[in-house]
Amino acid sequence: MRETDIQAVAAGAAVHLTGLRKHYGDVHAVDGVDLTIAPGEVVALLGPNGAGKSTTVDMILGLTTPAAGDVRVFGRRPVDAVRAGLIGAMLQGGALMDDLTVGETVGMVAALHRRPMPVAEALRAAGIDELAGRRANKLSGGQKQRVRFAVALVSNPDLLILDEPTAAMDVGTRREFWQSMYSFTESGRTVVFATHYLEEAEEFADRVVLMRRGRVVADGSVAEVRALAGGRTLRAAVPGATEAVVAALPGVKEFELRGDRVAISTGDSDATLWALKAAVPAVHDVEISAVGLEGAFLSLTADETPESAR
Ligand SMILES: Nc1ncnc2c1ncn2[C@@H]1O[C@H](COP(=O)(O)OP(=O)(O)OP(=O)(O)O)[C@@H](O)[C@H]1O
Repeated sequence: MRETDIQAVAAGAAVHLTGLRKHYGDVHAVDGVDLTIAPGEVVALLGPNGAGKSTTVDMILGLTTPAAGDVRVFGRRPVDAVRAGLIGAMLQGGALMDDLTVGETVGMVAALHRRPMPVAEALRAAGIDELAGRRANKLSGGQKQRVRFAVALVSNPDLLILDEPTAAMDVGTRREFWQSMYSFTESGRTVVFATHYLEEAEEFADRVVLMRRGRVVADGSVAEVRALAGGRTLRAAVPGATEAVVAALPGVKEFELRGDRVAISTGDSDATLWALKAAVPAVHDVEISAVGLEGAFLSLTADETPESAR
């Protein structure tokens, strides 16, 4: 794409990635990602370990240079977008200075920006106003994460990028964190977060981008991604059925036969069921369920390498 074309397409987008690639030796960390995120979208980047989420995030932030392709953030190159204060980021294990208090840390970052939000407001939004006087080396892992969140917020960015933001948080803190996030997105700002937690994507994202081995394997609303994984799981007691009988049924994608019980992942549960009834007349105890996001995740990201088995 020509430079002028890229600018035209990217101008209206919060994030615009075209043909993005990055490799480390033989590892194709990001292997041809095209992605356009509109202003105001809350997007979850989901994928197993090593899928390329962090590398993608790093390229959006200008921390890593792509081997090929292009990144635009609000029509600008990442470095310009960062300079203009358009991006706030919360990265995995970002360093905090032990000798500074929480208030000083957030205040220092605020001073670097042209239109920061008041420090007290950032602390409040991150749920750590009572920790303002505490030094970073006296904080728990989850509290440190919230300080990083306040640091990301205080620049008052239009785009917030979060790499596994709730990794060190307990369930209660996680909930509070997402409540703060809600208030942030209500003002129409864009959020991109990488996560392993399917329930977070399900609950908080408008859109799920599922990555595997450096590529986008699904992109849509939670419902759309679920549907992509193809439908339903059929469980039943099937006395006398053999693997060959089950494998020959219509619609079957995968199945597991253990003793008399079978679990079948099917793209057409009606066809599978009627054929099963004909092939195994003694079939009983039938249960059909929709694939959850977890099922979709597993089926869309499954591959032969153990690395993806998390
Ligand atoms: N600096 C680096 N040097 C060498 N290989 C790297 C480097 N950074 C990432 N990789 C490799 O690139 C691939 C993608 O890694 P990345 O961290 O982007 O994945 P991820 O989806 O964020 O994984 P996780 O969920 O574990 O954080 C992995 O195979 C990883 O080992």
